[in-house]
Amino acid sequence: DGWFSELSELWPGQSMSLEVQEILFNEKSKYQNVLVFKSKTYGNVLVLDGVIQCTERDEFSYQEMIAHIPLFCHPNPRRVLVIGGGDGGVAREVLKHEQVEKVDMCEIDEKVIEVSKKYLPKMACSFDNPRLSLHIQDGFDFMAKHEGTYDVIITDSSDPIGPASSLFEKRYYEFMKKALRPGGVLCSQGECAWLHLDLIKNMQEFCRTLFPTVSYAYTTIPTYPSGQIGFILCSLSPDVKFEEPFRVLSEAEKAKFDLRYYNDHIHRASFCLPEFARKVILAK
Ligand SMILES: NCCCN[C@H]1CC[C@H](NCCCN)CC1
Repeated sequence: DGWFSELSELWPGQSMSLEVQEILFNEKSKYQNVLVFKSKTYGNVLVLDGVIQCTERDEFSYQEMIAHIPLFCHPNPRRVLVIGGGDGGVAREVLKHEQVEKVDMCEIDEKVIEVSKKYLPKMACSFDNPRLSLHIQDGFDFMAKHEGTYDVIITDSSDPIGPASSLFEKRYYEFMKKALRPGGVLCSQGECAWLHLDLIKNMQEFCRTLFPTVSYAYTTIPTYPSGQIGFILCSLSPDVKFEEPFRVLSEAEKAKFDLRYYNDHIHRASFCLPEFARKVILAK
């Protein structure tokens, strides 16, 4: 067997490698190369255009944090939109919130959903949930037809190279702003301070021209470059304090959520940034 190494111009001079046990799928979709392999120690791994999207062993960190940070910051999230997220992990987490009446999910690449159902069953477990409505289409078009509809919008994207690059631009945030209801909250995959501090700074700056409350949090995750990934949080409400969860689960509720990463302590801690990042990202 061999090794898979994640090489990208987005993280020059470094590479994360995983030992491969078996290649399970490797084809070009309409948009990108889709690879799934069984790794020696991280379970099945989904790779798009050579970039690791998720592994069975550590996906819970990213999927729980990108979903529960915004959802626990909203008083009563009933309508949720997920842009991207074709592996199904984010939808799985969102649907744990019983007050969520409907999740719309816009994934542009049907092949990702297909391979996730087959090779990532613990992530793709919610596609038949009656509260989930799946749309194989571009998020911009979908949002243009759903103004003032969502309490929470989660953008579970790949990176600003290839099909997802437009999701890192101001125009996309203008579309999300229109699609939110009053008091709405959004959370987007926000890259890594060790690798993309300038991109994060630029995004925080244009978000501040659109939203009264903007913040940044991050989680630790072994298989993303530099071992962590961040989240950009915006709210239409000036009163939201993202770093303090608005709602905290009781012990009984916690049991039902079956969480392995998210809790209210890590929620608060995830907004604490090291000085090199804080002074750039949170500088007004
Ligand atoms: N549902 C999870 C898959 C999409 N999110 C991933 C976030 C990280 C990204 N590379 C990390 C880039 C370096 N910060 C790949 C997609």
